Amino acid sequence: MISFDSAAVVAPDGTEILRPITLTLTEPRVSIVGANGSGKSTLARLINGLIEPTTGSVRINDLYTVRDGAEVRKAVGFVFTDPAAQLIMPTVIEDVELSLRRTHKYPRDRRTAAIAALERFGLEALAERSVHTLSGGQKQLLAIATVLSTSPATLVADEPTTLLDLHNSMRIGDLLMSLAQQVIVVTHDLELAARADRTLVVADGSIIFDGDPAEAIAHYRASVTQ
Ligand SMILES: Nc1ncnc2c1ncn2[C@@H]1O[C@H](COP(=O)(O)OP(=O)(O)OP(=O)(O)O)[C@@H](O)[C@H]1O
Repeated sequence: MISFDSAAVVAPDGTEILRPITLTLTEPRVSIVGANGSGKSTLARLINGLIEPTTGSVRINDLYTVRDGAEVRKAVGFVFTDPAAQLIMPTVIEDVELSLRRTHKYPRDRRTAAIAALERFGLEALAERSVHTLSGGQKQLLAIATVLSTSPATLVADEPTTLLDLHNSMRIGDLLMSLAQQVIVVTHDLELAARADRTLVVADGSIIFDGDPAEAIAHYRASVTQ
């Protein structure tokens, strides 16, 4: 369960990036939509402590993102729009192994777990490839496989399909919707957003609609055409 209690983010220059938000997210799939610069990424980053609230608090069950940062980051995996931001090792398998270094102490166990993570997403044939040679879709799948290899309870994905073609965005969308984890997805892909259980519409640092995805998207469309 993710809880925001009057959580607000103010930039160092005093700009209000996110106005105080109080809500609880228990649904398996939550989508977040809204215009560029409305505050979606800031909201998503609050969930795993990448951004700390200036006032108020954010909790994952009993863990506070500020007080319990390390535990929160174990519980909440984060997938970035551009997988290059999180794929840093020379080869595919080394990248997965890097994320397993805390949970698997011995190199042999790490290798076994990394191979299993790649197999789960049909990436095992790419294990020894340089991450730079992968296609955009393969990179995004690998980024998700890497994050999920540590078994976080919650996955936050910030525009995970933005750089992908139709086939790959459908593939990533299907994957996100089929995971056992709670998934919070920030997206401009309204078809993907519509597949959630609950949708938040963000505008100018506030949540202007919170509820049924179809109604939320209609509200978002109406707010754009006004
Ligand atoms: N450190 C900062 N100082 C000042 N303004 C900031 C800072 N960080 C973010 N902002 C501003 O806060 C607003 C919200 O940014 P955020 O990245 O959350 O938007 P977003 O809805 O995810 O946008 P997009 O869809 O374009 O990714 C933007 O106007 C951004 O420029």
